[in-house]
Order: sequence, then structure tokens, then C-alpha cells
Amino acid sequence: MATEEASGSDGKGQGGESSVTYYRLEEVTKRNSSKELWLVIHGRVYDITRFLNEHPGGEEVLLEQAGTDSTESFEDVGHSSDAREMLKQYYIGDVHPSDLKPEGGNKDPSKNDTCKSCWAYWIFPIIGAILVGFLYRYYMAESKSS
Ligand code: HEM
Repeated sequence: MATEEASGSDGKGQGGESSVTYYRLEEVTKRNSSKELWLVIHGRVYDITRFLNEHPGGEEVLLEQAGTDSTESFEDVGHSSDAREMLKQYYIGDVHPSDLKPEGGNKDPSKNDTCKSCWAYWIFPIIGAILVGFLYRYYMAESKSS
């Protein structure tokens, strides 16, 4: 497991662009006040302490979400692409892989589903075409004999 794990409380603002810093959810949960406010959105950790006063939706909503995975709340509001762009400047790292929830997209099951639907997409039209072929021949034979 090649993970660069952050454990110090002064790790904010670090995390070079080349290497990802991983944070345990436990660490994120501790940053739940206006003095230090971290959020998780789509498995990424954001230090939005300095954004608190600037948030167009107000401080309160952010304080309510402080230290949590606020992916759902963030998406529910239907934030604009500008808001999504803004996220980048507050990004400090990723949630540690062992703390990641299988959020809506379990890799293996979704792959299996795709494969299942793959053959289904092909097999039904092929069976349909064969049936139509047989029916056509049957009617042709019938019309010739009568
Ligand atoms: C760090 C992450 C966030 C950023 C960068 C951000 C940014 C923004 C921006 C730019 C807007 C103005 C409207 C837009 O452009 O979409 C906005 C509005 C809003 N945001 Fe956030 N936001 C963040 C997190 C959250 C969270 C976690 C909540 C939780 C509920 C929230 C709730 C709202 C609400 C209620 C509005 C007002 C929407 C409206 O008036 O239509 N935001 N936010």
C-alpha cells in the first residue's frame, strides 16, 4: 500500500501536486469548528476555513457539515460549475482508501452489471432477427402452397 498518510495537525496546505496526501476520516472529524473547518466531498478533503465567511450560501450550512462527508448536501444544493472550480483551491488531500465508503458506485458490481447488459444488448436482437427470418420463410412457404 503506497499511501502517504498525514497524521500531523499542521498538515494543511501541504500535499504537493505530485503526491497525494491521505487523511483518515477520524482526522477530518476533528476539524469541525470555525477555527479549522474541513469537509469531504466525493472522497476528497477540503480545508475551507478561510472560505467560511465567503460562502454565498452562508456560514451556517458549512458549520453544520464541518468535519463530515458533505457530498450529498453539496450535490443536493446543485452547486454551479464555478462552485466546483472553487473547490480546487481548498483541496488538501484524499480520504484514506480504507475509510472510503462504497459510494453509489461499487466498482465490481457495476462492472458486472455492465457486462451482463452487454450480452443482453446483443442476444435479444439476434434472437429476434432469427425468429423474423423463420416467420418470413414460413409465410412464404404457406403462400406458395396455397
Ligand atoms: C467547500 C465547498 C463549497 C463551495 C466551494 C461552495 C460554493 C458555493 C457557491 C459558489 C455558491 C453560489 C451558487 C453557486 O455558484 O452554485 C454556493 C451556494 C450555496 N451553497 Fe455552497 N459551497 C460549498 C459547500 C456547501 C455545502 C457543504 C453546503 C451544504 C448544504 C452548501 C450550501 C449552499 C447553499 C444552501 C447555497 C445557496 C444556494 C442558493 O442560494 O441557491 N455549500 N456555494
